Amino acid sequence: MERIEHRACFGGWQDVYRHESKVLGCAMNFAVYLPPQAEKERLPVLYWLSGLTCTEQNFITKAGAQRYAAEHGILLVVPDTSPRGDEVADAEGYDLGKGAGFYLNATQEPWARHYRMYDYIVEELPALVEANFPATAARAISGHSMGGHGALTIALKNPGRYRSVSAFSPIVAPTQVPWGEKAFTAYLGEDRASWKAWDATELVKSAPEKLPLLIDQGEGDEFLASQLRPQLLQAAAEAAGHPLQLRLRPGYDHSYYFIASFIGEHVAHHARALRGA
Ligand SMILES: N[C@@H](CCC(=O)N[C@@H](CSC=O)C(=O)NCC(=O)O)C(=O)O
Repeated sequence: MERIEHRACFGGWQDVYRHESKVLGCAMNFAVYLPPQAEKERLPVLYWLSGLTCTEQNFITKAGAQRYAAEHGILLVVPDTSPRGDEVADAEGYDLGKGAGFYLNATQEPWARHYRMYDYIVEELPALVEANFPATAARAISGHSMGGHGALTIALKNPGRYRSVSAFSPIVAPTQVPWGEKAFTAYLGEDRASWKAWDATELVKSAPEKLPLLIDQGEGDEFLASQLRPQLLQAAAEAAGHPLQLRLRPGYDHSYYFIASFIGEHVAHHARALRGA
């Protein structure tokens, strides 16, 4: 593992590392924010999953989350959104291939070898973080859009592994919207039954742990009606008795201006679960 960026930020350090991922079979970047408290103690970790077209850079340069992580004493870990490199399969368009890993394990060619972002986020990255940084095993997870889908599905599929979960503008029902249908057809194949294991609206129907879901959604979001449709998850959660707080925010769009406006509330939400503070 090699540190490739190191910047002072709110009394701590915003770093970026590069490592060889065994799971993904390629070199990957990930960002770590170390708040000032990390000099003296091990801290809980909030994992952030970004959306389509993003790398580890979007969140750390646009969301302004470091200020709140420093306030609450939480590490931020921000992976890239897909495997990378010349050996890795790609496709035309921003919504499939590199930058669009969808946080699942692909079963179809030419994707299956490298597109294993689920195993990377759930197993390999936390093991690396907890072995090499002042991190405890107390974990929370959040994300935006495709990354919101990732955060919700990963938390729902792994009872006991995360203390809290939240999302901004998530794709809540990828099996029912164009972004998800395109990606799942490519990565998982034509059998729609196999898609359900990667869909939050399906998973919430039988989730063994009722971890509360916190979602912020802008009402001015250009993808709201076509790709996001949070009411599908809301209806399924209500039917299943699964706690969900869906906060509709008038005027906000799909951008990082929206995330920056409310990330402080999400970090505080996770801090309460992680630190009781
Ligand atoms: N029209 C855009 C579409 C890509 C886009 O909006 N990406 C979002 C996430 S969308 C769902 O996962 C994003 O976070 N972009 C990066 C940013 O810094 O805003 C395009 O063609 O790029």
